[in-house]
Amino acid sequence: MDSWVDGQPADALSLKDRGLAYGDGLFETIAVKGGQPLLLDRHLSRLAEGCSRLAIAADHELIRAELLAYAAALGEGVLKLILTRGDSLRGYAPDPSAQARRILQGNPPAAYPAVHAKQGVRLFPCTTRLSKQPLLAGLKHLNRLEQVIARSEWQDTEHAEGLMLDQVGRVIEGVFSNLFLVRDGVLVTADLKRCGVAGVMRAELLFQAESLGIPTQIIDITLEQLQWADEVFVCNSVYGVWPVRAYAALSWPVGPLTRKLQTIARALLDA
Ligand SMILES: C=C(O[C@@H]1C=C(C(=O)O)C=C[C@H]1N)C(=O)O
Ligand SMILES: Cc1ncc(COP(=O)(O)O)c(C=O)c1O
Repeated sequence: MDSWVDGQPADALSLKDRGLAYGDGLFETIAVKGGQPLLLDRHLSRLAEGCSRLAIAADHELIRAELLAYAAALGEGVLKLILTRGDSLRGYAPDPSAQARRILQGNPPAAYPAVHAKQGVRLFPCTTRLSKQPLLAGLKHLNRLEQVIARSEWQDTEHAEGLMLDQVGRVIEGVFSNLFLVRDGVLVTADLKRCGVAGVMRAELLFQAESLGIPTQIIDITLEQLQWADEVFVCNSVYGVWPVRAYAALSWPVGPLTRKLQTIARALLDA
């Protein structure tokens, strides 16, 4: 399906675009089923927070309308919305009056082996560390070189995802996923106040767990806490939930809470 730029079919982009020049923008990767973008409100909420924190001017109702129209035309697959601060004037100085440029791309459904969800995955022990930047923490901004470098650390098919730590060795998230562990019935995920992407599926699973009366914690996670976890899984808004079976010399069974939340995620993504 053709890409759209500012609501019109296009196959070219301004060479002055700040997203290209400086990564000055945000993006959302949204599953589409039956012509409907899934978990749309959570995606748009994260995008709006990013625009607010980066002071990018955008018409959010227009973005919603264009997203719905594009998803209806795409029907099935993965929709990517890239929002940039438009053209650059000169250097880094942003133009506070510039209206965001909207780029919509349609991709086929992500073709992940079914075995990842069924049997679980091994995480590659990435040596690339996430840097501390509270001003950007949580946002799905366009500066993804840390993930690009981390993903280049492995080429084998044995590892479906990687695990990224921060500069002091805290467990943060996957390369394209968030991470949860379960210990004594408590669902735990990393505090992302310093780095990491606050995933839409992460937010939804925390909400669903709390709705089920399952205690949750958002805390700093050490490798020792990961080691002694009863269950570990990773998640994102495209594949849902993958149980984690191994990371370096550590290993875990697929646990009951992982399966419960995986079923919930699958239902949300099979809408
Ligand atoms: C990197 C992108 O998006 C991330 C990757 C996935 C995926 O590969 O399943 C899904 C959502 C995002 N975490 C992208 O290029 O869209
Ligand atoms: C670095 C990173 N962390 C986490 C996630 C999971 O985010 P979401 O659940 O919104 O797909 C993604 C996917 O966009 C990501 O790229």
